[in-house]
Amino acid sequence: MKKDWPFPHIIIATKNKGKLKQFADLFQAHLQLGVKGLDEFPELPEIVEDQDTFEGNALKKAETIAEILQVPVISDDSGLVVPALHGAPGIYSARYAGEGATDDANNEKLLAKMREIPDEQRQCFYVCAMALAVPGEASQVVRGECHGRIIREPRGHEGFGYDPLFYVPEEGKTMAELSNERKYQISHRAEATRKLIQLLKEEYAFGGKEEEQSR
Ligand SMILES: O=P(O)(O)OP(=O)(O)OP(=O)(O)OC[C@H]1O[C@@H](n2cnc3c(O)ncnc32)[C@H](O)[C@@H]1O
Ligand SMILES: [Mg+2]
Repeated sequence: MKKDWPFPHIIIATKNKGKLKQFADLFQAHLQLGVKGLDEFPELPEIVEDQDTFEGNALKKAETIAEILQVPVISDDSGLVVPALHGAPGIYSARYAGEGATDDANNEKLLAKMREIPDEQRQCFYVCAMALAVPGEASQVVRGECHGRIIREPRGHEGFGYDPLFYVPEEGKTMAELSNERKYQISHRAEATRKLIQLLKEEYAFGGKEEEQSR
């Protein structure tokens, strides 16, 4: 028996409009559920991402906001992992070249660190940990990954972050050479979002078609 879902909205713990739009489309299509971004809650405190895993940071963000607002919250934490660099930049991906670093500065640092690393050891993957916190219930977290290789010079202008250096062998392109639509089908964030929607559908009865099927 599925649990009732008494909330009209779910909050996505991001101020990034691109991320919010992707979530809004998917949640509307699969669950008939509206989403709100953090822009609508300017009074919330800044939440420091100080945990030592992607999952820990995602859970901290979701749980802190759900506790304050008493509504369900989804948050994600993501980054790039390079095994040949012992997992760097990892949870420090956004600030690899220092606090407030630009994407270009982060990419330059990554290339410099990998200059001596031979082609066959340049594997990498993006991680997205996505957490769901519902007031009064145990939190849950899922993980999506997307695997590729770090090339030696940037290619392409789409996307953001490490995309110009992230080569996807199956596509024959870097992430920054893929359209946003294609990136969104194969990305770590897409995989995590699909898993989270699956989990929500299994546990809760939402409005519309979902509700009829579960009663
Ligand atoms: O936490 P919010 O406010 O959502 O925004 P953020 O900039 O911290 O964003 P993330 O935690 O999702 O990502 C951390 C860093 O990891 C890198 N990254 C994550 N996902 C990426 C992607 O899809 N393409 C390229 N780089 C990505 C990029 O350098 C990001 O700054
Ligand atoms: Mg982050």
